[in-house]
Amino acid sequence: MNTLEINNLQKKIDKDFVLGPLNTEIEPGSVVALVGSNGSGKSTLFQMIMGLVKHDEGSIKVMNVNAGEPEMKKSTAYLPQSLVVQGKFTMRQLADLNKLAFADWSETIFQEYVQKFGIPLNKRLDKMSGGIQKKAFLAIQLSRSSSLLLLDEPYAGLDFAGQEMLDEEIIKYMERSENQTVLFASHSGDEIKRIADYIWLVHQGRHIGIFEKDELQQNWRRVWIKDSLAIKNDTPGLISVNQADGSLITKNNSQTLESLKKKGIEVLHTQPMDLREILTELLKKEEKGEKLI
Ligand SMILES: Nc1ncnc2c1ncn2[C@@H]1O[C@H](COP(=O)(O)OP(=O)(O)OP(=O)(O)O)[C@@H](O)[C@H]1O
Repeated sequence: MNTLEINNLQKKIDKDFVLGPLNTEIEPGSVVALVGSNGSGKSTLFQMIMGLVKHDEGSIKVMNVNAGEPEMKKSTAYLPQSLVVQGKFTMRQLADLNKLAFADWSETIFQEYVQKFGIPLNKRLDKMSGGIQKKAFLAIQLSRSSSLLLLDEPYAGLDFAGQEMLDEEIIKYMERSENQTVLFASHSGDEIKRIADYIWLVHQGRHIGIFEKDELQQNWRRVWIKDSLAIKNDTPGLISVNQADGSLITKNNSQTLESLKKKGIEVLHTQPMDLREILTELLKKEEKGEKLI
């Protein structure tokens, strides 16, 4: 059974922006980074998964249960991007509310996080710094035994130590059982590189694809050639050619090199690409309307 299944999901946000159609299947045991430019609909998608925002068409299922249903909320923990809503509570009050709402609440785990993250229990959340607030809400979400953890830009605003802690906590969350899944929105190539298995790329509300991170890093290369004018558009794996510096970008290094060799085109040098560069190239392709998969 998939952890998350989204079929033909659509939501009209305003007259200029329709989110979707989005389709995806996320298997248990994966850490997936949701990546897309500002305003692509990532936060709205999280809210729709939680049933906080209604979708117009299609379906969202978490472990076969429809979005927003009580059973689904029990299995899913969610850290929103904006934390202001519950700001008037103290950490202790918010923890007590969660303790009442969720039978799987663990006070022992919660106390461990309070110590570890250094969160004051009796201070109002909206009086805490942004980073401490984020740690507080993370502590609340991690104190339950959910199977799906939705994190909307969890690293934003965390100091270096906090980022390292969050890496560790995501790894520990995944180790709780083989059915754990994390979906997190991010704009940082470094975080994605450190922690994600898959990258779910969206652009202006549209689904571009789900890519295996290691596969992208292994197969994408920048290649400098002696005669870049000889490169034909049908070269296998070719993404783009930069005539100015005589290089090309390929999404399938071995196929491209084999084809260049057959055609007698001399390769001067190849270089691995940074994940951020790869994702930027994928987005550029999408903007030009050129399909990649
Ligand atoms: N409360 C709201 N009312 C009206 N429109 C909204 C609301 N929240 C978001 N939108 C619109 O929905 C679209 C998607 O916004 P959303 O916040 O989901 O994108 P995002 O990918 O999370 O962006 P970012 O990376 O900047 O956080 C945008 O066009 C935004 O203007």
